[in-house]
Amino acid sequence: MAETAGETLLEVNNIEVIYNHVILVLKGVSLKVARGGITALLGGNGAGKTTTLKAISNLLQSERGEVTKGTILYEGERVQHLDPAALVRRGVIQVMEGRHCFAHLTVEENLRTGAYTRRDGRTAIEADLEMVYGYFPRLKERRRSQAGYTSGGEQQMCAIGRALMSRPKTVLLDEPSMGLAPQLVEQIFEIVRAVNENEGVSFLLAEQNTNVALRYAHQGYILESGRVVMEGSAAALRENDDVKEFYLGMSEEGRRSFRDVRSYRRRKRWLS
Ligand SMILES: Nc1ncnc2c1ncn2[C@@H]1O[C@H](COP(=O)(O)OP(=O)(O)OP(=O)(O)O)[C@@H](O)[C@H]1O
Repeated sequence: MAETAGETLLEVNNIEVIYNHVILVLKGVSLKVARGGITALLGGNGAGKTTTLKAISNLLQSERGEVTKGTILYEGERVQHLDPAALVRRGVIQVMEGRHCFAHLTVEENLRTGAYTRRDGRTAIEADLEMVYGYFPRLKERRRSQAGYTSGGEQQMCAIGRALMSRPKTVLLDEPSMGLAPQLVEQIFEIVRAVNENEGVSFLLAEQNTNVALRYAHQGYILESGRVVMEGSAAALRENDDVKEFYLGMSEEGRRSFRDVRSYRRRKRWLS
C-alpha cells in the first residue's frame, strides 16, 4: 500500500474564500495531503468542498471567488499565484464535479486532450493511453464513441482518465460518486485505489458519500459551513461515534450537523 504517513505534499493553511466580494464561504480551512495518500474531504451540500478544491487549483477567479486569507503550499512552495495550467505542469489536476467531458469528441479524443501540457513526446503519451485503458477497459471498448452519448459512469471514467493523461502527481477529485449506482461507485473507487497504489498518484477527493470515501481514503477531513469540524485517519473517523451518528447514517434520529451536537447531546441527556 502507498505510504500513508508520508511527507506533506499539499498544505492548506487557514484559508478564507469570499465570493462576489461579500459571501464568506471558507472560514479558515486547514488541511494536509500526504504524498502517496488518499485524503477525503467530506461534508454535506454547500459545506465548501468544491470551493476548497477550486481554491487549490486556482479555479475560483472565473466564479468571482478569491482566497482572501491563508496560504496554499505545494511541495513546500506557495502556489496561489500560479494559473491552473501552470499547476497542471507541476502535477496538480482537478477533475470537476459533473464529469465535464467534451461531449462532441470521442472518448479517445477526450483522453488525448488531457496530455496537452506534456512535452515528453508521442511515445510516452501513447504508453499512457494504454495505461489508462488498462485501468478502464470500458473506455477502450467505447474509445470511438462520442463522449456525450456514453453513460454517466463512462463519462466519470473518461474525466478521471483524461486527468491521468497529464501524468499528475496529485488529483483533486470532486464528488466521483455523484449520480452513479452503488456498484459503479465501488468500481470507480477501486480504480482510484489501484492508481494510487500502482502509480503513486496522491488524491484529495471531495465526497458526500462518507461511507465509501472512508473505506478507500487514508485520512479524512469533515467540513461544515466552511470550517473543518473533524479530522483524522480514515480508520479513526469510521469508528468515531459522532461520525457514525451524523455521517454514516447509524443514528435513529437521521443525519444532523456537528454544530447541533452539543445541544443535541444535552437534550438527549436531559430527556433520559
Ligand atoms: N460562485 C459562487 N458564488 C457565490 N456563492 C457560491 C459560489 N459557489 C459556491 N457558492 C456557495 O458556497 C457554499 C459552498 O459551496 P461548495 O460548492 O463549495 O460546497 P460543496 O461542499 O462542494 O457542496 P456540494 O456537494 O453541494 O457541491 C455554498 O453555500 C454555495 O452556495
